[in-house]
Amino acid sequence: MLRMLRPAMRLASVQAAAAARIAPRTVPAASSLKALPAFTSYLQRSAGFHSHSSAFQAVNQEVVSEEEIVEDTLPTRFDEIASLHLNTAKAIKNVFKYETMSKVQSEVLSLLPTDSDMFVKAKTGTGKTLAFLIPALETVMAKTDPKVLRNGDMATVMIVSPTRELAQQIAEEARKLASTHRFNVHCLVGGESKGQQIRQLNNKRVDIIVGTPGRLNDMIESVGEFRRQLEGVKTLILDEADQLLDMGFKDSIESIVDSLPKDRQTLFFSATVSKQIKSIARTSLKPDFTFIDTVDPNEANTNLQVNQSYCITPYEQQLPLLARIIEEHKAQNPNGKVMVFLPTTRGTQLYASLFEELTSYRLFSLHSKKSQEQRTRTSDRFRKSRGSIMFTSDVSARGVDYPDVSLVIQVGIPSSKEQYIHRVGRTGRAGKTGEGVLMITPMEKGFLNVMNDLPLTQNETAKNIDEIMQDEHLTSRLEAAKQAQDPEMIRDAFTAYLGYYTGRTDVLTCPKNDILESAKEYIVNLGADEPPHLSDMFLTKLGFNSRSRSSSSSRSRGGFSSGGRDNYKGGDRDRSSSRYGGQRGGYARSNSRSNSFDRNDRTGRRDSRDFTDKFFSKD
Ligand SMILES: Nc1ncnc2c1ncn2[C@@H]1O[C@H](COP(=O)(O)OP(=O)(O)OP(=O)(O)O)[C@@H](O)[C@H]1O
Repeated sequence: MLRMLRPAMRLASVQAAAAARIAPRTVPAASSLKALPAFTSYLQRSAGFHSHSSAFQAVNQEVVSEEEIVEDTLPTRFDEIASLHLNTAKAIKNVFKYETMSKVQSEVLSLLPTDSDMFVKAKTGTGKTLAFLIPALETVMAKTDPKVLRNGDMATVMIVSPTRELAQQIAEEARKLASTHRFNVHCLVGGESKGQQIRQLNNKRVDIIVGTPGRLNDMIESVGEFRRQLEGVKTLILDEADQLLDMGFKDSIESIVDSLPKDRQTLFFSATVSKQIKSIARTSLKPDFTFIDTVDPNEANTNLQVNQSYCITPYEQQLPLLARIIEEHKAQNPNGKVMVFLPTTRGTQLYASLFEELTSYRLFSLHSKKSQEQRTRTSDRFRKSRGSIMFTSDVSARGVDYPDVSLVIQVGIPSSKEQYIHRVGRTGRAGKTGEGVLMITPMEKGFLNVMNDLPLTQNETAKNIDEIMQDEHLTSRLEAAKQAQDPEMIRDAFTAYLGYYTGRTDVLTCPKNDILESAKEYIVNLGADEPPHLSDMFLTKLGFNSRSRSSSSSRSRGGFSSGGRDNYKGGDRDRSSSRYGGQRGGYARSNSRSNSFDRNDRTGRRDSRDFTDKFFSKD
């Protein structure tokens, strides 16, 4: 039903909608954006951030359908949400200093006051955190006994996050928003002293709990007082709901849900929606939940202001190309940060170590082999730094908000298309521009089949690969960097590589023994004199049959060295990686299913009854 609209708002929205319609759908180079105000406004809108000035910049008047008007006449300013609690409004204005809302924020907050359950899908970096924190606090203020609020000895909000980094980041945002209410936020994540967390729960106010599933469950099972505190929870939020399930937290989530009062509001937030999440939503959300999808079904699930490209090169060319891409980007964006994602922890360590030798830029590396203290410190330093580079595994793939990341490079195929989307979402946040590059080898090109609805073009720098390979300054520095690497680290990266890629045969269209060949090329081009020895038992464990082995060893460069070691322990994907283990085989299929879900649904909010069938359709 069409909302009552003030005439000025209606005109602005018609103009804004017109701007969106006349704008081209391809992304121009960042440098040309300044010259195109209407286009820039379109990009900001596509990124999910409203811009008042942009809405009025567009002059083309067009007849816009009622449906478009409804979407565009949602409130755009926080002060239009009349029901907001005074303290919440104060925090937004004075602490965050925000005036306008992002698209997902206006979609969600325009429903206030409400305590209904919601499933919200919005692109990465579009302000989902505040979009769930604000309604949660509003529900708490409306539904909690004032005496309980005064005493502060019962938790009222529980937020579950897949990774420690994200939990800490959400806790920071929650502290800012709750500061005017004088509520306290506890962040319960693994890797930190449980005893200290319990002491703080006993000694300080308890209002908002943010945590990772493992530590939350541990506390629920072992701390009776914590179980009592949870009896006050009014709102449960699952952030990055998709990833929580991808990481195998289904059982943990179910037991967290069981320990909370039945009479509560539940909010699911995610940038992607998989089949698994639909199934858990069915059991955890009330049947009349509200579904909000802010992603236009005709639009890619990545931010349009991020220029995305791919390159397919053999390993011999990949490292020089990576160095050149970073170099060229840094020349144009000296203060922009670069994030380089690798599929395995060992690979992350090796690439970071190589680039330590190669560049003078400030370098960071982040992966699960670091202690929690080191991870937090690295994460903080990278956040505050300027113009630095981070080599990282998927611990940084989702939800983490590092300001000013201008380039995201993914070396090797990610664990899924969803993971690609989340990784590339570390740039182009809050409506800013950014660049994403996917670097793969011929063995991996089958992955592009599942990416064909994303706007990837061929990488421009890669077109100069012959010239890059002739760059003696670059290649000699690279050789020196390779020589400086610890042979054991290289061997570890090799076995991790095999563990990762043998689990990805669903998406690799090449014969399996190409993986073995490719692993050897990989390692030789990262500095190994020759590929490590692999025993028959080890190869059998990875599923290489004797025929493929003999053909691959006859083709191997220099053969296997003796005296090597098999240290494969099932790959070293970080826990945060998705679809590892039992689910790996289902990648391509489950992806295409979620695509069809994306395509079939219309953008915008709907009452769940209208589309529950489609949402939960058995596909
Ligand atoms: N209304 C707003 N105005 C300006 N900036 C905002 C607003 N809301 C959020 N931001 C900023 O936008 C950035 C992205 O926000 P946030 O991390 O909540 O996005 P997200 O959608 O949760 O991203 P992801 O999917 O990666 O988790 C943050 O730096 C945040 O501070």
